[in-house]
Amino acid sequence: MPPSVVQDSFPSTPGKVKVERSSYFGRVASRWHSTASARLLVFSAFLLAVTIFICFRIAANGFVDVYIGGTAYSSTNGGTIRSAYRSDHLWDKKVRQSCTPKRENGLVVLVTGAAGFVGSHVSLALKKRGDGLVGIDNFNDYYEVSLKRARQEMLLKQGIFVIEDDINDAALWSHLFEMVRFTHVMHLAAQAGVRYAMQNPMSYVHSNVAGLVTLFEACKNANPQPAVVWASSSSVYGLNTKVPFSESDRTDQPASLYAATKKAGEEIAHTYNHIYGLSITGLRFFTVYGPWGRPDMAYFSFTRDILKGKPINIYQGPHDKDLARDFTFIDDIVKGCVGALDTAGESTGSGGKKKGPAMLRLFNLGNTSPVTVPVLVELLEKHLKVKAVKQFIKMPRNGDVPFTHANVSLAQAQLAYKPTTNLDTGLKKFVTWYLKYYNVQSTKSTRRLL
Ligand SMILES: O=C(O)[C@H]1O[C@H](OP(=O)(O)OP(=O)(O)OC[C@H]2O[C@@H](n3ccc(=O)[nH]c3=O)[C@H](O)[C@@H]2O)[C@H](O)[C@@H](O)[C@H]1O
Repeated sequence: MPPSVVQDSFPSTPGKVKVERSSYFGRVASRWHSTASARLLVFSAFLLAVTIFICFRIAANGFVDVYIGGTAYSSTNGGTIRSAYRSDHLWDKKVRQSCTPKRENGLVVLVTGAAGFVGSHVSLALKKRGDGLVGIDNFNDYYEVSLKRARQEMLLKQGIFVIEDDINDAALWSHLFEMVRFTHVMHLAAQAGVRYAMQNPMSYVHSNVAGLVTLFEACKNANPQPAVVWASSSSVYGLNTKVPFSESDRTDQPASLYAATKKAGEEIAHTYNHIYGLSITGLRFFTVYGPWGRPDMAYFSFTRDILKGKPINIYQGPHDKDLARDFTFIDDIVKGCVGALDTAGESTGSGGKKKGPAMLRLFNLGNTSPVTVPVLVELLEKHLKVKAVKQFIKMPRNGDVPFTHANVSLAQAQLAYKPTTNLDTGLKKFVTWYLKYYNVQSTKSTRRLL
């Protein structure tokens, strides 16, 4: 045995076994103690370093993210969010593959709300022309989740990966922006629906205000900063009576909380453009409809109820005046979105610092020809070949506006936007999709003919 081991294992003086034994245990105890102290010291130093790092990140960015077992946790100044996504080698690979453009100088786009109505259509259009993109969607149950999953499936078949997470997850953003150099963000995730704001007001604040700020924070911190195109709404015109609605008209009289949060988004966009040099384009969508649409919207829920033989409520304004909307077909909206991405100037900042003035734009994307709700119902009856059971009722005080009508000359001039689908043609396409998707048999026994 080497001397050191002998010395350490046995008492040095025979006959003093007890004393020596106690001294042996004393030495072991003292060594254990000093090892524990050293460990404690190292651990304390580690904790101190982590705390300093977290404080630094919160002070700098307003958020911090921590990874535990592949799952990220975002600590924002307003609370902690458990990331729904789990980053691992396979996940990172799917993101990178999905984001790789298939054409020269193709865009690299992050599409929020990708499993949504407009998001899924825009994603397919970008993929089709060879851009790289990855989607994100929280798959909430505001309307049937199975429809969102079906859209996700459709995107996956085209090689588009949709991350399942909430736009308030700052940890996801920082991870994604470190992984991929996004040229653009197409922000379509939102709490939609005008009347639902009466039931669940905080969901509008969560998605349309807090979520937007979380996203802008990530974009302004990114290096390079992407250009952002995002969905505002025709509802910002609120009680405006000047027709058609132009971008320069007043938008300070929102009639619903939904409209107010979209208007807030436009002001927040101004701030991030002004301070950080983010290039931002807001698109005011006018009642978008079409295949793969939103079941909460009137044209969709009317279709479902007409086919079931259930009565539909047709709202009317003061003096029994019909309500009207500038219904806009999804394919026209997609062209407007892609036009906005293609013409967006680059952001000028980097790493949270502005380097010069950046582009800030707002466009109406409408159809320019409003149609009343009773005419919408007539067209549905025609394409469904079923008579509706109509109940005309006074418009409830729930945030609705009497009419919308877009002036799109600005979008026409700058985005080459030109709507080409009238409501009749668009509804025909919607009905064809609806009957197929829900497997509605077009036989006399299942559909009452007019
Ligand atoms: O452009 C927008 O910014 C918004 O467009 C859409 O809102 P709206 O124009 O209100 O569409 P939608 O609900 O289909 O009601 C259509 C018409 O049917 C009437 N309507 C509605 C329901 C009903 O039961 N009866 C009825 O008459 C109703 O009074 C209205 O006149 C989006 O949902 C919204 O997310 C936002 O994007």
